[in-house]
Amino acid sequence: MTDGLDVDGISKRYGEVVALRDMTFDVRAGELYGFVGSNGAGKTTAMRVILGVLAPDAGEVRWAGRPLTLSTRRRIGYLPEERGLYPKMTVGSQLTYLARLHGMSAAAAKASTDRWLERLDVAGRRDDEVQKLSLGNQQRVQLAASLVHDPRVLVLDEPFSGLDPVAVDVMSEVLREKAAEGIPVMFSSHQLDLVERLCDRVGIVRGGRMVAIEPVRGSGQRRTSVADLFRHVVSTDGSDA
Ligand SMILES: Nc1ncnc2c1ncn2[C@@H]1O[C@H](COP(=O)(O)OP(=O)(O)OP(=O)(O)O)[C@@H](O)[C@H]1O
Repeated sequence: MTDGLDVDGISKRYGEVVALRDMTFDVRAGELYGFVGSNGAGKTTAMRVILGVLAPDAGEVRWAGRPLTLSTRRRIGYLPEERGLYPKMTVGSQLTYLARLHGMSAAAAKASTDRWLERLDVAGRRDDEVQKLSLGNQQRVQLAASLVHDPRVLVLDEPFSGLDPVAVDVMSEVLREKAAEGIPVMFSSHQLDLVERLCDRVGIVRGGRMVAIEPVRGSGQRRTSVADLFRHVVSTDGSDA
């Protein structure tokens, strides 16, 4: 059993740059949430705050109603924008290592590594150094790395970038399955057609603020596409442009 993620009034500055301004949204248990916005809108900063790799100047992130701690943060599966794999480590040992780091037993880490390598169709590269893989296959391994420890929350920064169409389909299926397990799943993307197809709700970020939160699929409440909504929201004049 798992629960939702609450991002409550987070603000963050980098010196003079205000990256997040009182941003509030929630990702419900079992929900697929699209996190979209122009370049520099604040998406990566918000995801880093959720992960705890950046401390907010104000605000709080809660999971299942409680502030995140070091130990609950280990339950998050995070795909960082800067893709943090060790280039000289082999694919298999890297994933097993990461799973162990998140508290899995040796046997469970090995089994989970096998499962995700198969699922993401990179099992044949298990004994290769990560740096020898194509960028798209490195991305598949990076996705496996965010999933290998059986996370209860998924926070993925542009998980679809660099994937070929087959990998996009596999990844879409994996995210749907994870949401169906009751996990809150949020991902950023500039591919609005994918957000439209996959997500239950979309949050649009502009100038560090959450400026629109709308249902996407099957709600019967929206007549406009995510792309039209995005264009409308980002082109609307605001004091923080
Ligand atoms: N380490 C940093 N030092 C200073 N400013 C930063 C730093 N990281 C981000 N910023 C600034 O904070 C703002 C938000 O950046 P962020 O990377 O969160 O945006 P984003 O929505 O993820 O963009 P993109 O879609 O291009 O990945 C931008 O103005 C950016 O220049």
